Amino acid sequence: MSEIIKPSGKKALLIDGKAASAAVLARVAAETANLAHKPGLAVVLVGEDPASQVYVKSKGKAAKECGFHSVQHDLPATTTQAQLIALVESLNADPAIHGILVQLPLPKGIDSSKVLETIAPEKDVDGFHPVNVGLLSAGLTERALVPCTPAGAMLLIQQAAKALGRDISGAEAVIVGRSNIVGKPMAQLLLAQNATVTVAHSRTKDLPAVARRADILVAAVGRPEMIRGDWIKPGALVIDVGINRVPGEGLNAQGQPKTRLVGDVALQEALDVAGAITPVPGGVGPMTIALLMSNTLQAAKRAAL
Ligand SMILES: NC(=O)C1=CN([C@@H]2O[C@H](COP(=O)(O)OP(=O)(O)OC[C@H]3O[C@@H](n4cnc5c(N)ncnc54)[C@H](OP(=O)(O)O)[C@@H]3O)[C@@H](O)[C@H]2O)C=CC1
Ligand SMILES: Nc1nc(=O)c2c([nH]1)NC[C@@H]1CN(c3ccc(C(=O)N[C@@H](CCC(=O)O)C(=O)O)cc3)C=[N+]21
Repeated sequence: MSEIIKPSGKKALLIDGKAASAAVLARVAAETANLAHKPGLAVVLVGEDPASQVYVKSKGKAAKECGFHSVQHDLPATTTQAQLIALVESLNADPAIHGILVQLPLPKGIDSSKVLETIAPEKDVDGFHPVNVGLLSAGLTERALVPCTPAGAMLLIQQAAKALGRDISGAEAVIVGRSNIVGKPMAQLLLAQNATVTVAHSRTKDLPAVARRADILVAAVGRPEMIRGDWIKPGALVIDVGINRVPGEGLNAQGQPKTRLVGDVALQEALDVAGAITPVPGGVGPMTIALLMSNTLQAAKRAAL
């Protein structure tokens, strides 16, 4: 699997999330071709957030490439919580659908935890339902559906550790961010691999010093390039989950100022210090999509048992 680890021209190696995700998608497509019934994925998008529209489109495209039955429900921003819950209940009852994803964030006025708790746990391919959260924290991962972003990040950590000849077991792992969708499940996955895990957040004292302890540093904050080169232990494995759109240079075809994507880590500085790092774009983002397909396949296989 070391073909996903590439030189950067600087000290650190680059971890190629696009190549790693292509390998996951190829495996999912090959397994799907041997199934009697196609896995079915339903993606629900409420409102017109442009970033959400981009992600939902790439999810639909990946589902088709895997040979899935793929449906998308686009609802107006004025949709009520009761209407959204009714749609989720109809998808729960639909035997052609094995995975349900309700794109976040939801419009104001809709309680997302109420909606997520309506999804049947065995169809919850995001892994956000309390049943799946509980199974993961109890270490019962063979029965859980694990959230796609941390699961994808964990695969990159395992492949990079192997390529670098490092053990995850006993390593110091620091996760910056404690959200339910990234930081907390990432901590559970690293703990399950016997890392010594620290979860840092906005109240953490002397964050640079805490980060510098990490053999494995995971950034999931949502603050562009907050983590600087001198926060990184020399040789560390750095996983940048952040996706931040910032002003770029020049104007686009519509005459609007261009934007570009950056992570939570200052990549150019980190490349002089880290042992290996995931870039943004092209790191964890593509893995999220691939693991969504992998979770949907898993849900479909369990439904067929
Ligand atoms: N690649 C992918 O597929 C995905 C990428 N993302 C990206 O990952 C990033 C994090 O997402 P998400 O977890 O949903 O974000 P949240 O906003 O839910 O959580 C952010 C976390 O960062 C902490 N934090 C905020 N500011 C600081 C600070 N100055 N110092 C230390 N900690 C801080 C917060 O602490 P506190 O709890 O104390 O407020 C919180 O725990 C975002 O950039 C998002 O776009 C998210 C999902 C998927
Ligand atoms: N229910 C739900 N589940 C999610 O998993 C979920 C969600 N809601 N809401 C939003 C976040 C964010 N997210 C990303 C997925 C792919 C990329 C991705 O493919 N990024 C590309 C770049 C894409 C671009 O150019 O914009 C990359 O990093 O290379 C990023 C972010 C999933 N999320």
